[in-house]
Amino acid sequence: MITQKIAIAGSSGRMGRTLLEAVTQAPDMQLGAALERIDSPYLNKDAGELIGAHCGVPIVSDYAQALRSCHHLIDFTRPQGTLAHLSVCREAGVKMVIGTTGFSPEEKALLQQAAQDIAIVFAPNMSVGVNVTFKLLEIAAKVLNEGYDIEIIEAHHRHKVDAPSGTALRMGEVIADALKRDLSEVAVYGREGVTGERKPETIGFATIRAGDIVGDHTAMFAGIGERVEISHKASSRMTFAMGALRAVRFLADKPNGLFDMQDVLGLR
Ligand SMILES: NC(=O)C1=CN([C@@H]2O[C@H](COP(=O)(O)OP(=O)(O)OC[C@H]3O[C@@H](n4cnc5c(N)ncnc54)[C@H](OP(=O)(O)O)[C@@H]3O)[C@@H](O)[C@H]2O)C=CC1
Ligand SMILES: O=C(O)C1=N[C@H](C(=O)O)C[C@H](O)C1
Repeated sequence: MITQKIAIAGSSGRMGRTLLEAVTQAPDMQLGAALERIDSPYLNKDAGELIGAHCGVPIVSDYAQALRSCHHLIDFTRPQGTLAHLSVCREAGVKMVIGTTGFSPEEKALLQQAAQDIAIVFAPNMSVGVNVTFKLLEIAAKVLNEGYDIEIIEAHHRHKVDAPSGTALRMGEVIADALKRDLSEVAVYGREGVTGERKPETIGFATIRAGDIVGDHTAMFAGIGERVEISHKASSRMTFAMGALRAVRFLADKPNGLFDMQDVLGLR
């Protein structure tokens, strides 16, 4: 078995800690580096302290230095951070698994460019369940293509900084593509005041931020006399981390290219 050496960006974050647990428990992976920002209070501490188990890997902030000895960087941080790490990975020939959400279209184009040189899996949701849900939405949208109003509702914990979630936006894209609509033309992000009647072709988004909700997503197709709701609810971040590990294994023999979890799971 070839052991993949993994670096984790934002290792003290919610996903960073979950990834530390997942990587240190994986039989085919070794934690090569745990990274944080230069002003992090966790610098130079043993990364294991973040998950209650010594692991002998210190938390460091020099990405270029740390990545020299790693095969992959798993990055669940913020767009600004991920894009800075992308340049370092491209330079060092290190593959990336990117779970960060909230990128602009221009920023996403930078990932595409870097993928000419390195292999990248980039997905707004790494859980198997959500990726199967995307397929279900495609089927539903193709059949419920007239007379059904489409609304996407997502709920997340109080600390989430971007809205709608990356997953909700991807749900919208999947549905819009199936209906041959352009999401940027038909999306309605929240409603307030006298909005007028709903336009039939629109896809609405509603966002809830509350407590410790890990991640709930529902796509509603509401017609006259019936409605279909397709929902996914995550109750543990480990589901995302396990998906990220599957992405690492998928990238092992890929020299370059931009992939998502549909590729990893063979759902394309
Ligand atoms: N694709 C998927 O399956 C999933 C995606 N996500 C996405 O992952 C991202 C992280 O989520 P979560 O773990 O909850 O967030 P947290 O805020 O808990 O953690 C983010 C981590 O990234 C670090 N960070 C933030 N900005 C930068 C930067 N500019 N440069 C370097 N490091 C930075 C933070 O450091 P500091 O504390 O110093 O700011 C922190 O360690 C979000 O975009 C979220 O939407 C989340 C779950 C699943
Ligand atoms: O920030 C989170 O927590 C999550 N973010 C992702 C998103 O924006 O879709 C995925 C998951 O729902 C958790």
